[in-house]
Amino acid sequence: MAKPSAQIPVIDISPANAHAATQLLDAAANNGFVFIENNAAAAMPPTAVGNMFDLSKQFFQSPIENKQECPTQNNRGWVSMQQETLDPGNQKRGDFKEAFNLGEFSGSTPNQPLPEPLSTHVDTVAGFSHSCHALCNKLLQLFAEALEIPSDWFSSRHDQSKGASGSIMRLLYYPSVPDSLGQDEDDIRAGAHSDYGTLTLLFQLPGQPGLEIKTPAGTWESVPVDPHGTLSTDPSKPLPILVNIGDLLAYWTNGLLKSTVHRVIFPKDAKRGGEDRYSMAYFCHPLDDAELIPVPSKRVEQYEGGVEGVKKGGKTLTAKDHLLERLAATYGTKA
Ligand SMILES: O=C(O)CCC(=O)C(=O)O
Ligand SMILES: [Fe+2]
Repeated sequence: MAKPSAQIPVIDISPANAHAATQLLDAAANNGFVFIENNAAAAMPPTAVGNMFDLSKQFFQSPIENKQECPTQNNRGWVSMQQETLDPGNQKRGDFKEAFNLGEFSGSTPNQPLPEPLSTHVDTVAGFSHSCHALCNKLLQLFAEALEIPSDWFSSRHDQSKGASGSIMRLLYYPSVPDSLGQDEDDIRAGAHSDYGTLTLLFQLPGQPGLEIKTPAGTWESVPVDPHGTLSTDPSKPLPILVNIGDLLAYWTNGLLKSTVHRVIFPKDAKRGGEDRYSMAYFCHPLDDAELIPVPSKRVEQYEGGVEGVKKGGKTLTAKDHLLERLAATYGTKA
C-alpha cells in the first residue's frame, strides 16, 4: 500500500505575501519541512537547476577512474557506493548511493579538486552554489523576522565572506536495481537521519520520488516531488524547492523548529521502470565558530523544547564541533 503523503505547505516568499515569515515559522515548528515557490524571490532559475542536474548525471555516468581522482577529504569529494551509513545504529550495510560533495567556493574558485565535467563548468557550479546560499540567507532573515530577533541574527552567522563554514552542495545518485530482483521490502537508500546543518534545500526530479519523513508516531510519510500536481498540465511551471530544518536551527531555537528524521527509499511496490534517482541537496551551515546558543527570542524562551546537546562538559558547542561529531558517526571514523 502506498504511504500517506506528508502535509507540507508551499509558501511564496515574495514581498507580495505579507505572511511569508509566519507561514515559514509555522511549517518549521510543525514538521520542519516546507516547499518554497520557485519564483523571482527564490531566484533559482529552472534552467540553472536543469544545467546542474545535467552536470551531475554526466559525472555519475563517467568512468570510475574519473570519480576516483577526487576521493572524499574533509567531507568534500566523491562518496562511493556504501561508503556512508546515515543510520549507523540500525543499518547492516552502507547506503546504496553515490554522492559528490562540493564545499563553498571563493567567487568562482573551488576550494577542492574537481573532476570532469564539474571542473570544466566551474562557473555554472559555483553560481548554483552561491544562489543556494543566497536563498538560504533570505529564508534565515524571514525566520529571524518571525522570531522577532534582529533580522541578520542568523544571516550574519552565515556570511561566507567572513570565514569558513561547513556548507556543502551535494550531488546524489541512487542507481536503480532491476525489478526482476523482486525486492520484498522497501529498499532503503539513505538511512534515517536528520540533517546536520542549519537548513537544507533539496532539488528532486519528476518521476523520481523516494524521500520520506518520520511522523511523531514513528510511521513514514512520502514527500511529493510536485506538490501542486501541475507537472502534467503545465510542465513549464518550475517545481517548488523543498526546504527542511537541520539540527542547528533546532538547537538555536531550543527545539521550536523541528529537525525531522527522513530517509530515501525505493518502495517495494513502486513500478520504477528501472529509473535511477538523482537529487541535489544544499546543506547550509554557519561559520565554523558560530556558537550553538539559544536565540534571544521570547517565543524560544517560552518554548519547552528540551533539545539537549548544545553544551558538552560545560562548554558551548560550536557549529564545527557539532559537524565533526556527526560526520564521525556517519563515516565510522573518530571525531
Ligand atoms: O536525496 C534525497 O532526496 C535526500 C537526501 C538526504 O536526505 C541527505 O543527503 O541528507
Ligand atoms: Fe537529509
